[in-house]
Amino acid sequence: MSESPVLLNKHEVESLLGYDDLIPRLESVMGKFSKRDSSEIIQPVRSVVPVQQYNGFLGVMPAYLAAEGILCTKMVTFYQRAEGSSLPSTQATVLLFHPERGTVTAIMDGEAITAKRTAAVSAISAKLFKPALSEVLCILGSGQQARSHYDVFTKLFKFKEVRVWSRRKEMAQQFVNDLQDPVTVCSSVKEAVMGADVIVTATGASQPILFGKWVKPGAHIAAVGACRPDWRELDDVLMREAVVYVDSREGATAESGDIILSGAEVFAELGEVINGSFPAQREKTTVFKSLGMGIQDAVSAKLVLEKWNSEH
Ligand SMILES: NC(=O)C1=CN([C@@H]2O[C@H](COP(=O)(O)OP(=O)(O)OC[C@H]3O[C@@H](n4cnc5c(N)ncnc54)[C@H](O)[C@@H]3O)[C@@H](O)[C@H]2O)C=CC1
Ligand SMILES: O=C(O)C1=NCCCC1
Repeated sequence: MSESPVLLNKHEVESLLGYDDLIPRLESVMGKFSKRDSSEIIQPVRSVVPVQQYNGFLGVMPAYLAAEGILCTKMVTFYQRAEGSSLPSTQATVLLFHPERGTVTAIMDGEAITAKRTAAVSAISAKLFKPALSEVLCILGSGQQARSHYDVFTKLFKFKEVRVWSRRKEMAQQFVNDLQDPVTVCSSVKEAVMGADVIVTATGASQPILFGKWVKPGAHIAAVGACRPDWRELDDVLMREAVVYVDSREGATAESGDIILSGAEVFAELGEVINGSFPAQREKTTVFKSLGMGIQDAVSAKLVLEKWNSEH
């Protein structure tokens, strides 16, 4: 009889998954992915089932990493919620399988994984693309991704000022109240982004909220929201003037409204820069368009299970 899978809830996953271990694994897997060696990594573009009636979708994100012995899938829902809803917009579960036997070895919460791995990948983009002198960080949005991005960006980099904007100012104020360090609450996107060196867009917007005319030349934008082909966070001017990097070319071409609708050219994948096959154009305005990938969930879940095993 096969063993029962390990079951891990959000709190357990959160405490087992640390950025110091996660970041190098993400760098390594993103680099490997960009080599497109199917004997190493198989990761189809996410399957998406729209649930239009309720403004949501279900995404299924499988991945197989042969050398690491990881077979994994995440199931994730994203629902555009009314402000202040008690339900999270992004909810997820991750399953790990024994690659040889096909047996499920672990079932774990995917909300913490999604929050941390997305922020960690954005931080990797910032490490490569942000201007050499980066003093001002601006975060647009005040939800789960905004918080994980705040945590890892302020852990890895030193900023003189951090600003936050949210659709409702009281949500931005609430975000700031939960933090130890001072953060400026801004009343408009324009006020928040003017002069910022690093901008994170982590909203549920489906129309552009960030306009190129406001962005300081040379700034780096980690664009995390707008993950449907007809959703936007960034305007055409910004998309066309910036050097655009993505996590996966296939994912970006299938899912990113900012890329598809602006007609912007993708310069390189993050993994291609990590591998040294494309340069990091730090001196230019750069956009990292993130859609999220199954391989990121897979290495995160494996790390969580390893930590759990080492403690039990
Ligand atoms: N790239 C990736 O790997 C991932 C991307 N996402 C995306 O990141 C975004 C944020 O996700 P969560 O933080 O989980 O959601 P959340 O619901 O916790 O936060 C969303 C934030 O966006 C704001 N917002 C919602 N609609 C807006 C609009 N029309 N205009 C301006 N602001 C608006 C809300 O006020 C809130 O501050 C979503 O678009 C989600 O799809 C989520 C997970 C992974
Ligand atoms: O990568 C993910 O996980 C997600 N990406 C886009 C929005 C839903 C979750």
